[in-house]
Amino acid sequence: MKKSKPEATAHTPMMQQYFSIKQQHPEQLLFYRMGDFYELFYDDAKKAARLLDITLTARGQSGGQPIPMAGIPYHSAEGYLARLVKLGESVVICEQVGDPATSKGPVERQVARIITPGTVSDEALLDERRDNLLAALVGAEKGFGLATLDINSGRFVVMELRGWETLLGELERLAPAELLIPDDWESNTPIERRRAVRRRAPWEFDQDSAFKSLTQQFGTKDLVGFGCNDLRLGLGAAGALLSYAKETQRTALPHIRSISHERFEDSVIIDSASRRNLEIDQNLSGGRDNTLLDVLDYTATAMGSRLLARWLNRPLRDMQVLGARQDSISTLLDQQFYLDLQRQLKGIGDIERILARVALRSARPRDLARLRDALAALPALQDCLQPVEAPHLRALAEQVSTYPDLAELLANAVIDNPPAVLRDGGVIKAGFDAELDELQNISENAGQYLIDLETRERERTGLNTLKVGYNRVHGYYIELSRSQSDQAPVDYIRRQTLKGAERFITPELKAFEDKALSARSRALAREKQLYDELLDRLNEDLAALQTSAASLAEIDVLCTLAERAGTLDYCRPQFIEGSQLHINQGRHPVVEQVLETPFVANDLELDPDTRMLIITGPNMGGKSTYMRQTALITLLAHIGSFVPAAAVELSCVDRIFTRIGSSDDLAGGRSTFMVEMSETANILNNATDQSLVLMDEVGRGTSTFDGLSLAWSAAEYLARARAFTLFATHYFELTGMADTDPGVVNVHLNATEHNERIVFLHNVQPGPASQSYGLQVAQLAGVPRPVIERAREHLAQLEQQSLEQTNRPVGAQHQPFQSDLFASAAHPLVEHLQGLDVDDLTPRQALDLLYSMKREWA
Ligand SMILES: Nc1ncnc2c1ncn2[C@@H]1O[C@H](COP(=O)(O)OP(=O)(O)OP(=O)(O)O)[C@@H](O)[C@H]1O
Repeated sequence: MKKSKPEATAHTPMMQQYFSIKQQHPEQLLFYRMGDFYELFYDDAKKAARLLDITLTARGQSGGQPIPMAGIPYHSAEGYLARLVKLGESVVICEQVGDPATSKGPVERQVARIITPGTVSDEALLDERRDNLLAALVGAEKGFGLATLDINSGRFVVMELRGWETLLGELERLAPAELLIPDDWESNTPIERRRAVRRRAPWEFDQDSAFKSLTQQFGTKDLVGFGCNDLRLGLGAAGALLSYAKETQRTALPHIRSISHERFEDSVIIDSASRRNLEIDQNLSGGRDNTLLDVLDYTATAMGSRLLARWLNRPLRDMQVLGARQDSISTLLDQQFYLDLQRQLKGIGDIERILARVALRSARPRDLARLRDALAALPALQDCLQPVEAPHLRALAEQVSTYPDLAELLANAVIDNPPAVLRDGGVIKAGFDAELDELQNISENAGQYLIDLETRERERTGLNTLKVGYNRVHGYYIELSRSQSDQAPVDYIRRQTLKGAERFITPELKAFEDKALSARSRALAREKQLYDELLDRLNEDLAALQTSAASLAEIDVLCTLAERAGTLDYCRPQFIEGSQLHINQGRHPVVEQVLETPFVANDLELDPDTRMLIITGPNMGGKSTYMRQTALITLLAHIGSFVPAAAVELSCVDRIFTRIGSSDDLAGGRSTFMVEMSETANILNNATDQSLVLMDEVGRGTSTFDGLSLAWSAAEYLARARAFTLFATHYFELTGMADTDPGVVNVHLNATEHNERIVFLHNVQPGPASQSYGLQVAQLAGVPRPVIERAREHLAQLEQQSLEQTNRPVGAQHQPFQSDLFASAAHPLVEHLQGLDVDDLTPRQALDLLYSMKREWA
């Protein structure tokens, strides 16, 4: 007879069971339930011990070897799970499903759920103000399909994109918690560096099976209604997502009822670097303080907060949508409707996520209590919406609806403050269900019954030592002292003999015991059943409830934007045709909040004739602030919000680009200058005549001549591309562009000197700056006096040399240092640059050319 494998037989039966489950989940951490603990073994144990800083020990031996083990108490598992999920890990929860008392061999165990970073739905594991997205990606450079699913709302989105840069920008925008890619994807792509990337079998991304599983999920014949029928890569990604969601949730996903196709060109595109620079929802240190979202987010509900973040991260180009939002904000603001509405919305809470848990059947008792309170608040909220006439708000109000039946059901069913979990019961209100009431009466009234019984039996027997009691092993009993035990009536059945007493049971007491002991477990079972029925009932109205939640979230955001507009004195921007950007008295929404002194508002005028501002002025003068405020005002206008200015007229933009600040990408192996140039290349490659471009001190990361040449050619290129460009620079030479190109205008931030100290006026004035004030600013920053003195000497020397070389008449004493590279028409580099037909060169080629020319002439 063939021998079975030694490994299989060598292990204990329990470890054999463990291995058979672990085999199905090689890449996830397996939490294996053992009584009151989850235990992890072997490599899982080592990994968990390292990640969670818990003790690594050994649990006996199996297969002749000690088993490395780490354990987590069942009751405190949530905190550990939260940490693992944050670290990008997935955890398989394997529970005991058999009864240990009756099991032969190890208790039967089953995987109850799989918790992964992109599919968690437990409230404790989620950040309430951030969407938690699962994403899937397929394709290659020429075309990618990208799908995202928010399991906590059912929001399912698909898109198709081209090029790595675009893809990475989208991934940065969406920040998925977990990303699925096909197993056969080439390695070493920028994707690999991300956290929680899961490789899945390539067939999971198959488009035909995706089509089938999606139509099955939505109960439709095709995907025409979702505008997705003709997508190919996108559908592959969506199909992979859906199957992963099903695999991890192990339950139906009734809240995923549709998919929407987001077109790249429908939104204002902001690449990842620009997004970071503008500090939309994350500051440069990764926090939320002093971001645009931080200033705006006065939402009453967490779902509103998340929606606002989504809006800010995907500004739109659809004028109808933006107009409807503006009208809504106007109405809410003008008549102060937002005040009452916000108060009512506070009572609504995060029903979006609660409903998702209802759909996933993981809703906790407190979820139902909060849903009950939310539904109870709807009629008063509808009253507040009644007088609001803006059509968009009316439509939202209709979708919010009210649910009197459900409100009443939950009010009758769930106690006021239910416990966190259903496990120990005590969730369903008395009076809701007669059977449950009776069962609860039995267990609760047991004490009184026993007292009554004792009195009755004493009277009947006349025995004064008679006592009724209970012990865990023998159950209920009637006890008589040894001296009286022989007088026990005939119906007393001996149960236990003690030293000084005898214990008896009677048929009546036995019957009571059976009833009382089973009553508690039956009450629990009954509660569980009633709870399930409540979930069933809520699921019947799930679609409508989800629509209501979405509308409430939007009303919340519109109220917030109205409140902010009123409190912070924002104006309604006017969208106009053509190519225009007129800002009257614009302010920086974040800087104005943090300044202790008043913010100096500034105007900005760009139109088809004036497309580029060269912005000069001292360090600290306010150049970056002026540029960023322009971008933020434009962005806010494109989410339909009011903006920090006295008046704004603008045309729709297609992209906002920024090249601001210096940061290196050491992890990505790119130096500061390399980062700067890649960002510049991206802008030059993609800016159109509808784009807004901010360039802040391009070229300063290299030698003066290289930097100046690059800045100059980049500015010229952008001027030709006719993008609206704000170009801040300390290269004074660039101000000369205004002399030759009528579309280029000089402005400067002004400052003045007072008692030898520089005073920044932060006022934007026409014309170039006349002074650079670099040394004064350095002095202000605390650079030691001797260094400043020495710098003055160097400066004087440099200015002298410069003058001697060019024989120029001596200018103002503080004339900034000017390189004369471009002043000399005879310089071969300049001639070459002027001869370039930039249209025939990609910017990357232009940069390469510059480098090669530089080498040649070095
Ligand atoms: N319009 C304004 N009103 C009031 N204060 C302002 C204004 N603009 C800028 N500031 C203040 O000046 C500081 C410096 O501004 P900013 O960084 O825009 O200067 P900058 O000209 O870009 O400087 P650098 O050339 O050194 O980068 C800001 O942090 C802010 O405190």
